[in-house]
Amino acid sequence: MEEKIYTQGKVFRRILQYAKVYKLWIFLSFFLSFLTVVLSLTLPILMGKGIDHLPGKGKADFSGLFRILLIMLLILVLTVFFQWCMNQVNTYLSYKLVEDLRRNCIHHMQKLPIAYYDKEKPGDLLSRLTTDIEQFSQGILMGLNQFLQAVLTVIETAVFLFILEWKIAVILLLITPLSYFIAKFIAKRAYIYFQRQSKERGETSSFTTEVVGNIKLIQAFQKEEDMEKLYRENNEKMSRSSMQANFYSSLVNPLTRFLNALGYALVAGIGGYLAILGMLSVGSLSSLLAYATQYAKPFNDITSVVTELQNSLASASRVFSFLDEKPMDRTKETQELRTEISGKVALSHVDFSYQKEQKLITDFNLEVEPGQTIAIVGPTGCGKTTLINLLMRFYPPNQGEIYLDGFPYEKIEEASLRRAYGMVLQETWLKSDTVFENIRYGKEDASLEEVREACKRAHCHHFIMQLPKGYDMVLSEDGGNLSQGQKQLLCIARVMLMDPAILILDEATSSIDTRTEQKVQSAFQEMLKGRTAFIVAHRLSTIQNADCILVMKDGNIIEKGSHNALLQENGFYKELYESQFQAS
Ligand SMILES: Nc1ncnc2c1ncn2[C@@H]1O[C@H](COP(=O)(O)OP(=O)(O)OP(=O)(O)O)[C@@H](O)[C@H]1O
Repeated sequence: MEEKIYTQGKVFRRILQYAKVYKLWIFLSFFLSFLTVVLSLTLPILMGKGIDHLPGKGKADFSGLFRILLIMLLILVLTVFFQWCMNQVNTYLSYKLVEDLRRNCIHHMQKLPIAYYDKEKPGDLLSRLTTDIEQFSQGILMGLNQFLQAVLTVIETAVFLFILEWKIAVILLLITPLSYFIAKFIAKRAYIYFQRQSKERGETSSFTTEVVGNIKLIQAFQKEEDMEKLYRENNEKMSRSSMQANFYSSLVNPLTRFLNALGYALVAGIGGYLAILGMLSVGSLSSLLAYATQYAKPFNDITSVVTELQNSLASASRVFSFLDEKPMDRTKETQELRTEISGKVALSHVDFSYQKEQKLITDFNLEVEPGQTIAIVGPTGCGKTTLINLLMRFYPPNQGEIYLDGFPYEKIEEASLRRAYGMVLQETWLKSDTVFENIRYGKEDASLEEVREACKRAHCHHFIMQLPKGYDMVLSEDGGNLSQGQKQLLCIARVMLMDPAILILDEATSSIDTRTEQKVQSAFQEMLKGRTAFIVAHRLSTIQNADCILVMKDGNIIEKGSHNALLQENGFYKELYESQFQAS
């Protein structure tokens, strides 16, 4: 995917947009943070006052000192309590923000055209939707818990310092811009590397997903070493970016620490000199020194969380880049198909290609009457699956129109359209759930009885009953614990239960043994009655009863008619048929 590059400012503004709905919670977080800081900042003043109650031997005012200690204890307890409340609020806020972001991502996934997934690497997408969002979540929590409090501490300490001794406050404040500019300069550089690191993490994840998915292929072709070498290269690239990012960001902390130590030394030197001159009490000097530490500490905190924050902004930028992918155009007004669908399908002057420069289907015309069985045959790569993709509206045609019961596809609500079709493909779709739930995927309110009935008609009831938990057996992802033939039978049962107006069968019976195939074929014949069906088949023996056979070549229909009529035509179909006949 073309990675959009966002600046930190832009990412931050996007996060604020998400946060808008939680205004009250943010205000509460600010308020609690403010309160915690103010309370903890009164402690140095009280400490100074306490010291001034002990001016020298025999002059101590113990009752005054005790009162101050009690107040300090109370303030300490309150500070801890408010801090706990603030942490709770911040955790809630960060969870809510991430929850919203995840929901938006999943929703957006459904709106993207299938063409987007053709060019996108699944592992990279996975990394955006899991690791990047997680990284973002950690950043938000740190930002609210530490960053915000650190900034408020700096501001409030500066105010307290001014009230206490403005001349010293000015000295300390003069150092602040220096710390700020150094941190900003370095952070900007580090952000570029953090972005690179997130991108490379996505690539590594994508590579890992591919390896896991193709482990048998890798072993069969003894590509283990090549794969490990590639993985090492990917990994090294990612480590390099991480190290570069951390090299820059880790410079910030020592530099600001140095500047803050300088500030502290100046306050101690000048404050000590003023105390010797009698212009400052010892208590005030100790308060000032405590504030100088207090003032410097948040800078160290800020710079140590900056790494995490930048990493989090870089991750958020990848998530936003995904969310900015253009969704399918759904602005056209569509309507639900309320009446029963008869199954009349027509394609009129349809042009389609996956890539602009590579023409595939051109000026395709077809009219299918309700209940007709249309077989689609042709050499590999001629566009049979593409035609099915167009019928299912997985891709919109570049030109021309497809009609269902006389309504142009563009005007039909997507869910209505998809409900009209039932598909059984060579590639089976099963989710990690029970057999029962997998079968009633297309009809969620179906009872166990209905499911069993469909399975009996699809000839899979018998083998399901032999599974360890029967209909309650949980399938692993994509039915990994079943044979290919069994998986296909389950998919057939699912479509039988759904009872759609139009069937799409793509090499549906290719992985089933001959005996089962005969049974399934008869069940299909039963199901085909009164239903429109498109059958993509390589074995011409299975489609001889079709009402019409479309012979495709290079994206076009070159011959069309019944099996006998096509044989008589003596054309490409006959050639195909004879070559298969001879081969068998
Ligand atoms: N998602 C895609 N992106 C780009 N090109 C594609 C895509 N899917 C298929 N193609 C190309 O479109 C052409 C038609 O492919 P299609 O899958 O429709 O052929 P087919 O007739 O179903 O082949 P087979 O019998 O081998 O399944 C092929 O040249 C293929 O490379």
